Amino acid sequence: MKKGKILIVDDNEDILFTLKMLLRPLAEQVTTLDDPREMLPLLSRVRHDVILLDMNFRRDAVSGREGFAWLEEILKLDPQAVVIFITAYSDTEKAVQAIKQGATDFIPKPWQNDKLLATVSAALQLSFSRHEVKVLKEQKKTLEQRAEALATPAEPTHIIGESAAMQALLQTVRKCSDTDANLLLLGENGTGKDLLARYIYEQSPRRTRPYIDIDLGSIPESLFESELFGYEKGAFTDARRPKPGRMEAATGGTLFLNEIGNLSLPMQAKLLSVIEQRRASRLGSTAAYPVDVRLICATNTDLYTAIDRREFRQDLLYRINTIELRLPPLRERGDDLFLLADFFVQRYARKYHKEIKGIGREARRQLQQYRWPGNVRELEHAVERAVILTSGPMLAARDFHLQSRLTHEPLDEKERYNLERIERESIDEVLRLCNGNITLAAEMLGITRTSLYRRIEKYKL
Ligand SMILES: Nc1ncnc2c1ncn2[C@@H]1O[C@H](COP(=O)(O)OP(=O)(O)OP(=O)(O)O)[C@@H](O)[C@H]1O
Repeated sequence: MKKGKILIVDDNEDILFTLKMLLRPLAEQVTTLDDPREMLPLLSRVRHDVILLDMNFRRDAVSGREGFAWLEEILKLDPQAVVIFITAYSDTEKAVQAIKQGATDFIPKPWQNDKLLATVSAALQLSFSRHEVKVLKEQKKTLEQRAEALATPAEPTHIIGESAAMQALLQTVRKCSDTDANLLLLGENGTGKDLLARYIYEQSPRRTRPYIDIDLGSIPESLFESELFGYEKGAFTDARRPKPGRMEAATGGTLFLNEIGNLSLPMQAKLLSVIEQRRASRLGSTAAYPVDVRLICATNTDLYTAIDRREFRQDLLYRINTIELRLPPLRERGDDLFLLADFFVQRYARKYHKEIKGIGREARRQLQQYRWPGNVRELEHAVERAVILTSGPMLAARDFHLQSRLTHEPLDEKERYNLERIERESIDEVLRLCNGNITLAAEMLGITRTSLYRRIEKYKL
């Protein structure tokens, strides 16, 4: 049976000692206090599953008033608290009043051991299920927030990729789609690791359970632990209320840890032990919750080099990389570049209410020439910008502003001194500087407007 944390508050040391011994079999931890004033500071730091509270503290006090006042304070702190009253002056009236005020049960002194154990055991069960409901509610809230953040009802993830490299990758994905194997996605920035993780989740048997992601590259290292594992109230100064971590929120589902290479060594050790023991605990709590998640991790760093440099644990790598999937950079995907570009043109033409037929020939040539260090994300942004800037039905080369980026790339000798290239780039640059004003541009280039028009036509600018 699951054990819990029990707190006993009574001014009689003998009672504290006897109860502590008696309740040991039910408890993960029994704490005793003979002064009720110490109770609230303790409870605000550590959650207890059941609190046994004396009703009268001052000698000869029989009204129970003190006990009721403390009960009120406890419930103010945690409305879900499970409190059992202990009193030597048992009478039905007080029992009823105590329950009405929010106590869970009532133990008369002297007690019968078996009855006391049964009462505390039932109280523990109640506490566990209240806590579980609370966690589920928080989990639901996290999921609702995610759904809201996504704004539109989630459409199935679509991965564009007809190239041999992408088809090989998707074939491996299909092979492991029925499994729970931990996956490691490798690839440069913007190659679609995030998208692939979601796609794999949608194909997996866990698709009806939560999908929770966490980008370890965008949250400060000091917050990793609390984000991942959650915390109890009072675990640190700002922890005013308990919060489940993403690991807990992902129970039964899939957890996507992006930029796993950013995890500090102490956090790597913690993650490793959670994966091995399949249990985790919130900060400020010793109670562990079971971990049932499918892990998908991603990184754009070379973890093997990080292992050599002792920056990444090899044992953790072997736990997370049951299957490694490598996303090829965009420059190795051949004509996928155009499939993706056309897809983004449609998406952004719709978004910005523009009638755009497609991408012009020279623009296509430049898109193909460029190396796309930022991969699909860079292409998407370039297309979005072009859709916004263009004034015609076809996206032209100058709408993409690729010339200046292309010139920053090393060119071979032949290309570097090619007059046509230099002319095309100069015209493109000047047109941009003059915001497309032909008269001004012609003046700057030292040619007539007619010659400029001819060259614009020639270079499909
Ligand atoms: N094959 C693809 N088909 C359609 N869209 C794609 C594809 N690959 C990437 N994208 C789009 O490109 C953008 C960048 O992809 P994503 O965020 O998944 O890359 P990433 O590898 O996770 O990047 P980072 O390394 O920066 O985390 C997203 O908008 C994504 O939808």
